[in-house]
Amino acid sequence: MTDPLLDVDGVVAGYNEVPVLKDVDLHVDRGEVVGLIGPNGAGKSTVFKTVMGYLSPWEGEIRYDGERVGDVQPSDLVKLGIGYVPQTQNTFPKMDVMENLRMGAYTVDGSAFEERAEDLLELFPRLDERRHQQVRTMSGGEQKMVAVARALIADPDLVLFDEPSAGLMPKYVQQVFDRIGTIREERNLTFLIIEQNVPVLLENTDRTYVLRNGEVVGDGASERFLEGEELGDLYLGGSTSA
Ligand SMILES: Nc1ncnc2c1ncn2[C@@H]1O[C@H](COP(=O)(O)OP(=O)(O)OP(=O)(O)O)[C@@H](O)[C@H]1O
Repeated sequence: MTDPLLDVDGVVAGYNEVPVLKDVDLHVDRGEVVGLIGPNGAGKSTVFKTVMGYLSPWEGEIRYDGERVGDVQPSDLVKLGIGYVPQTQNTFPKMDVMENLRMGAYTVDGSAFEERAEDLLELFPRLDERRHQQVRTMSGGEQKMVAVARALIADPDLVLFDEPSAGLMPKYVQQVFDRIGTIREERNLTFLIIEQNVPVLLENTDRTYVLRNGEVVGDGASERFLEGEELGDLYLGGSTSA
């Protein structure tokens, strides 16, 4: 059996001595698109911040591609192949599209940048047409694409995406997930996605973890959660695993 691409093993972490993640176990295999859901304040974004090295695990281990990365700096994790699309402040709004891509490409040398950017913009035709538009003047959906493209320019294998639907009109949410699907197929990328829009998440992921109060209380094929009352029970207090 091969190692998971990302393995979060018994992680305890938090802020200012207050534990938020109490014992988090989750893994993502190469090529999977995995969801992370749970009530507000469950600790979902904290999982991402811990994986990305903004917080250090107090206990437990995080392994990326078999290597322990619990104390690796965020910029070095980008070099190792992890891309991160935070929920907010994920673009430089006063800069144009190309400048945003350059900011995301600090691990890429100058000559490779041009080629990488051209290649990437083929995936995002709307950005391609707006290369020199200031990001703050773009639509919410276009801005979200800039944030994704900025993470992809460093050529990650794994992308942590915190709430694709945040701030987007519902009609654009499926478009963002469609784009994730295309990127996954064309680039063989692996995704871990936090999302409040649970039905859309379940329709667009292979597996899902449910986090409540800093612990994984359920996981399984996303399809399985689409019907029945299991999810409601998990949000409210139950616990299952498949
Ligand atoms: N920088 C911080 N300092 C102190 N506490 C924090 C900080 N960031 C988050 N928290 C606390 O950690 C807990 C988990 O927050 P987190 O943002 O990880 O939850 P979440 O599941 O992503 O929530 P939401 O769905 O509302 O975005 C919350 O109680 C929150 O108040």
